[in-house]
Amino acid sequence: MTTVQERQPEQHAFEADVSRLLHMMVHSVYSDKDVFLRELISNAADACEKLRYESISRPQLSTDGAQPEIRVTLNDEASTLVVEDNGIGMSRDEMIDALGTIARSGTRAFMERLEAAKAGEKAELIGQFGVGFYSSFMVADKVDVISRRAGEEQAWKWSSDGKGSYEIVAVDLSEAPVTGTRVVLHLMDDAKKYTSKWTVEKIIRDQSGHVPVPIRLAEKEGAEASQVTDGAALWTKPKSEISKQDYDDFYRGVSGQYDEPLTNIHFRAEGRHEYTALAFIPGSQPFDLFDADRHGRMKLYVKRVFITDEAELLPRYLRFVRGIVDTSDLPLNISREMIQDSPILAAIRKGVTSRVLTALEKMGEGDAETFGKFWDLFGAIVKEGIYDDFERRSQLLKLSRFRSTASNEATRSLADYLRDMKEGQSAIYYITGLSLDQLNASPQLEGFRAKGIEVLLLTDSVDSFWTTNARDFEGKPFKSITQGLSDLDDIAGNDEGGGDKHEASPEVAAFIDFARGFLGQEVADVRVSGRLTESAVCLVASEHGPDRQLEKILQGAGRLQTASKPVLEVNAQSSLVKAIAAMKDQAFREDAAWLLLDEARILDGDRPTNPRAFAERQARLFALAMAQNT
Ligand SMILES: Nc1ncnc2c1ncn2[C@@H]1O[C@H](COP(=O)(O)OP(=O)(O)OP(=O)(O)O)[C@@H](O)[C@H]1O
Repeated sequence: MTTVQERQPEQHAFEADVSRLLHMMVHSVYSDKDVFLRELISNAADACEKLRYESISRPQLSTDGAQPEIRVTLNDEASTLVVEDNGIGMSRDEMIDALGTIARSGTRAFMERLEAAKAGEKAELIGQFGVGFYSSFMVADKVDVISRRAGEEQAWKWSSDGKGSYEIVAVDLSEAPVTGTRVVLHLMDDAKKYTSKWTVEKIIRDQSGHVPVPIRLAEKEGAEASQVTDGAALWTKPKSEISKQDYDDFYRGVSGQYDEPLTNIHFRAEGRHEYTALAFIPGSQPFDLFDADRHGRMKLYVKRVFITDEAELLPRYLRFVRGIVDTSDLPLNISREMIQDSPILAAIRKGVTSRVLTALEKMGEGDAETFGKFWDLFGAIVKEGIYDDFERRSQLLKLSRFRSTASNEATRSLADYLRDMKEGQSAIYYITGLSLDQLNASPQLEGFRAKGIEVLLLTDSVDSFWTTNARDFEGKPFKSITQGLSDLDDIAGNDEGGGDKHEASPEVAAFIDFARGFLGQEVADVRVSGRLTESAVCLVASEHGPDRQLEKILQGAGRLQTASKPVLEVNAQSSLVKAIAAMKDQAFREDAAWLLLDEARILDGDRPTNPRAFAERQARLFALAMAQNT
């Protein structure tokens, strides 16, 4: 029973982010406002599935055993549209939590993108990703949510005009659903079309046709509701009876993303374990894809009852895959804790992972264009698996595509690379860095370019990691071209020129010894380079030191205090180096050696460690040059 006091409406302000989101939505010129309905229906269906799950352990929650149902009721006169479900419902606190804050992990990232987007792009973003319950305010100037949480003796009403605050008040049980939630939209004048049965029925069929709870529609209050969709689980139907449109619609419903999936993987496993999986590779990146704590989103069903979307049915590096697994091998009352340790689920995980990877492999072989799109969207995530998943490492390497000196697009597979290796070449060469432009300008590439030896250009942060533990591919080791000695001389390349290219003249050798003598604080060694053809100098990591790019990433993340010293390599054939080596003046030679080191740092994307000293040395050399010219 409610007391008089509880019947006093309480005012609450929306969390600042909600106000921002609402403001952006109401003011965006988004023409396709129909999306609000799919969001409300999706919430209603989730609520029904939650009740179905909770009542397995607490049967008393399911009042009179009513079948889950979503009912949409129109009212032309009152200009309202009502979406009602008999699902789990919300308590007062749950309402405050769910309808006053932003709970969805991707929404913040989404908002940032939305704020940065131009007007036209905004509309597209909203259409693609949906913005949940708050999208109601695109069509309604007032929204009431009346809800009774299953098992509770009190019902609550939440109301808002979407302008900064909302109100909560206790209501009589007679005014609320028996259990579940009724969302009443008071439609704006220009949204009256959502009271037309024909319009709303079409939107439901188009957008929510595969929601796993039946949807009924009543033309007006009190009128008999007719069934629009039957809530049958698409995945239980034979593949031959499912059209691409059905699959795409189902994907949209299950994922809450509104792009077109690149492909689906639908199969039934029989034998030791019985389950059906229907998985989709999305056609766009979810906003929180790179969030450290983003989990997989595959939904686990047991005998068509939704159990959880936190069962981690796929490894982390496939966390972009959306869909469901439905099994009859687990008990319905499996607790979420038991799910973690279930050997049956471990077997299912393995099975689904294999099928997804095999489907991707087939796509890579048979449909290069779609695979290219896939790789651009999710390649950086898949490569996390090369580092994490020892068992499937070679399979993942085979799947991977790379940019390289042979192609500016990410189209080269390692098989392509091996096929085009030069005679005498025994390693797969790569270089890691921040951008293609930076890598393409790397002096370390020069010798490889001159010989026509392909080098993989790796620009994702994850590349610096997997290359540390994936030793080889089909017996050929991975080798960084910025580490250790160059073995270019052993490889037959396109330029079969002079053999003594890496021999230093006595003067140059003496200059290198001189530089080594006082650059020792900064570098591990100064030596003749086997990899430069044009630039005078470059930096490389020592043979057993960590990769330089990895070091930079770890330092940037505060996980490494001291960096190891690099090796300064000098191009003994460079005319600049020869000229410097010929100079006798000690002060000049010293300045020149320091400047060469700083130049190598700059070419590597770094800064001189002492910019002031750098500027002074440069000024001295300029002065010298000018004095000689006057
Ligand atoms: N009909 C409903 N019954 C019960 N709870 C609901 C209902 N509608 C909304 N909620 C609650 O409000 C929350 C916010 O809903 P919203 O649509 O904004 O995001 P979401 O549903 O959590 O996200 P997503 O759309 O990605 O699943 C839901 O998570 C749920 O807890």
